[in-house]
Amino acid sequence: MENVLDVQNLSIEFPTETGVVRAVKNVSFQIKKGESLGIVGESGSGKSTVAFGLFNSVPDPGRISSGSVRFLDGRNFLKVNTEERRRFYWEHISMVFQASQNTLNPLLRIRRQVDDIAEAHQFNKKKLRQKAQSLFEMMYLDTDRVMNAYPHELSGGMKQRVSIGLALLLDPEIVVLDEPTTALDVISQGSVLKILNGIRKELNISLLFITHDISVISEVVDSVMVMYAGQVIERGPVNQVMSSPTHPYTLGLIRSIPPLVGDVKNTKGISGSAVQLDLLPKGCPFYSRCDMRMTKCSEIPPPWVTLDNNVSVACHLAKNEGGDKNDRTQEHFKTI
Ligand SMILES: Nc1ncnc2c1ncn2[C@@H]1O[C@H](COP(=O)(O)OP(=O)(O)OP(=O)(O)O)[C@@H](O)[C@H]1O
Repeated sequence: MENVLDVQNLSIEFPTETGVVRAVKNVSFQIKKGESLGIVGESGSGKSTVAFGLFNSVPDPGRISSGSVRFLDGRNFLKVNTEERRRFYWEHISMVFQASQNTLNPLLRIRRQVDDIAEAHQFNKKKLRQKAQSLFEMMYLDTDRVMNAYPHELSGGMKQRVSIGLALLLDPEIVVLDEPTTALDVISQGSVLKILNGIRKELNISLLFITHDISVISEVVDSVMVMYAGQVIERGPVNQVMSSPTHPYTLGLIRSIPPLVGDVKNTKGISGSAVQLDLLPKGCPFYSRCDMRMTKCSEIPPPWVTLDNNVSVACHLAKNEGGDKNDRTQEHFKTI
């Protein structure tokens, strides 16, 4: 199956007063038609910066220092001109933001916002309104009410569903969702996840789902990429990564999921806080917080190792794995 998106060695940096911060380092991934990939990591791990990189819209003073972002036709999106990029956006790739409800224009009824998209991309307004209505129906929205509403007349969950509907309006091959459920209550979160699964099946669309919350990821993605300090440290099929994480950081993220019942003391978390990007050790970026670290981890960058279960991991421990680590994960799962 062909790749809808092919990102190679994407690196993004921010010049600061104290030096250059490398927020994203050599990130590569591919997404196939209908496939859904998750990017997970703590705040500051570089997830949103990757998303900005895909759109070649890294906020100032950031810059893409290397890499390529290719879509279906093989063109490097980082090299196309602004007009081409504007057209590409919505028609081939679109984005839903964490607080995308706030990206709706507060002064315009939803139907006018649909018309604006039609106008900007030279689509037939009537047809696009009909399309919006059918998408809003898929989102379990009262379409007449929503089309005639101003954003402030809708709840946060409804606005998020409208934003997802708008992102799908021009049939893009891929939708990037940056923390699409983070600002929502648990019920709305659940319904957005259910909707995302529905549209994946019905529209066979590819999704890139970015979140800090590893507990929601398995519901929507086929495979997952774990980021720490701007680097990918583990990737693989989501079920494998969730049931037997190999990198101690991934294990820590999973063990941070609070239990549904029982004592929250079972939630172990990860010690320390996200590392300063300009103070990374020569070796593994997670060295200072890792409770399984070895001497060589601070000095030697861990090699990528691909395991039997199709998981790849950048960790010196990957060769030394045994039952012990996985047993501890299973133990944690029994408590949540
Ligand atoms: N405008 C900026 N100036 C300097 N550094 C920046 C800027 N924006 C981002 N960074 C750096 O990039 C790193 C990654 O930020 P990014 O927002 O991509 O992380 P994230 O994983 O998406 O976190 P969050 O979920 O909190 O947005 C930050 O830790 C910071 O060091």
